[in-house]
Amino acid sequence: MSGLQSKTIMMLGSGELGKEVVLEAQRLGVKTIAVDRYENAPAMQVAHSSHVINMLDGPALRALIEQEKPDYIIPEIEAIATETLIELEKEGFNVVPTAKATNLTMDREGIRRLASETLGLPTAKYEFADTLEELKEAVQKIGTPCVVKPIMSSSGKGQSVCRSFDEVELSWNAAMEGGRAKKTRVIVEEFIAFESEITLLTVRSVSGTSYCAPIGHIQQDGDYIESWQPHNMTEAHIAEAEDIAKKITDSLGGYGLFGVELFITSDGIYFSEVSPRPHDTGMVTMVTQDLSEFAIHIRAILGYPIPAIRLFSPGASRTVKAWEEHSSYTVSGVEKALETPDTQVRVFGKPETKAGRRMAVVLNAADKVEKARQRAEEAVSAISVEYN
Ligand SMILES: Nc1ncnc2c1ncn2[C@@H]1O[C@H](COP(=O)(O)OP(=O)(O)OP(=O)(O)O)[C@@H](O)[C@H]1O
Ligand SMILES: NCC(=O)N[C@@H]1O[C@H](COP(=O)([O-])[O-])[C@@H](O)[C@H]1O
Ligand SMILES: [Mg+2]
Repeated sequence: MSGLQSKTIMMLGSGELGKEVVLEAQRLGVKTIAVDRYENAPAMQVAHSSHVINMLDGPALRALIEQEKPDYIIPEIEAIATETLIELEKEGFNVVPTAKATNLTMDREGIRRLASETLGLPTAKYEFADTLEELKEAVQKIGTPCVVKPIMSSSGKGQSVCRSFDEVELSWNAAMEGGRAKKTRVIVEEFIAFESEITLLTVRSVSGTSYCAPIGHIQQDGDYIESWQPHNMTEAHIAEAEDIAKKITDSLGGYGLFGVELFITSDGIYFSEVSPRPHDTGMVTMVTQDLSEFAIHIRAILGYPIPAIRLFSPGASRTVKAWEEHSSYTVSGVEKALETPDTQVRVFGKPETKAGRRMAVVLNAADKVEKARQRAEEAVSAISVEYN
């Protein structure tokens, strides 16, 4: 392709986050290949080429990577045959940020044991269980309320709060139905009654480690519905958060942007989890920063300098979700939403709706976070998903 550099990236996962990574890569002249488990995924609609494969199928993943020989393999979701990525990295392929990072964060056990047992970071108490009987024992140990999650899932799928011993079976069933890969193992976590929760976007690049201003967010059923930046924090809490983020990202290694999820409580900051890739709550950076989290990720991966990250304006994001399963739908009300000043909308273009699936995001920038949150709420209320 003319005008392009010789570099090629392959996105493993092509959702809304990957779509923005692809666009940022193309701005720097990089050739892009989008891969996912279904056709017409958001990033496929903007990439130079695309493939549909089961990314949990190691041999299929290897065959595709050997065929395309990308310079950078960029996992965008967790559910990938990461053992195959480890082998491919040994053979000389570049996995972003590292194959180890994608392997450890693929299931909650790997990253939780690394954070708590190896690095000594503060986390909620936890246990693992493979059967309903084991789950009952684990809930006895942790106490209620507690949070039960499939070890492999994201965006809150299969997650539930178990409020009493009577609810253990309900939580088990929810985890079995919601897990992404066909594994039955679950994690049980002590319920942390946090004051607030944040994502600290942390960048490892040729320029060293740097941090974006903290992003506050609200989750419903384990999935984010609202985020804002900057989140109001004391200097001491920011230092504590950056210290945790430095330790976990140094341990995972490589170049790229990470989303470090932290709970802020009256007795300090707890590590929750980390995405070795852009974070959904970080979509707000598309209106708040000079470089969005997606632009930063690509720059870091390519080995380009990131001498500074500027927060241009406070801002907020609100998600638009579907509540029914349909193959034909429209996101309506965009025109009305844009009447709210300083609003932007991103419609992802997912080919089908599902209950709880995120279809679009509304962004607002304002001189104060509170105003941005209020205006994002006003704008998002104009938007709805309509089924045709
Ligand atoms: N131990 C806990 N105590 C209290 N709340 C929790 C706990 N674990 C998770 N949550 C709540 O559920 C949300 C989702 O949990 P978590 O981040 O572990 O799930 P996830 O499915 O990996 O989400 P994502 O992929 O969107 O980051 C958290 O952001 C938090 O609001
Ligand atoms: N919390 C992780 C996250 O937000 N990931 C984003 O959601 C997509 C999957 O969406 P889908 O389930 O609607 O296909 C992923 O591809 C990624 O962009
Ligand atoms: Mg999370």
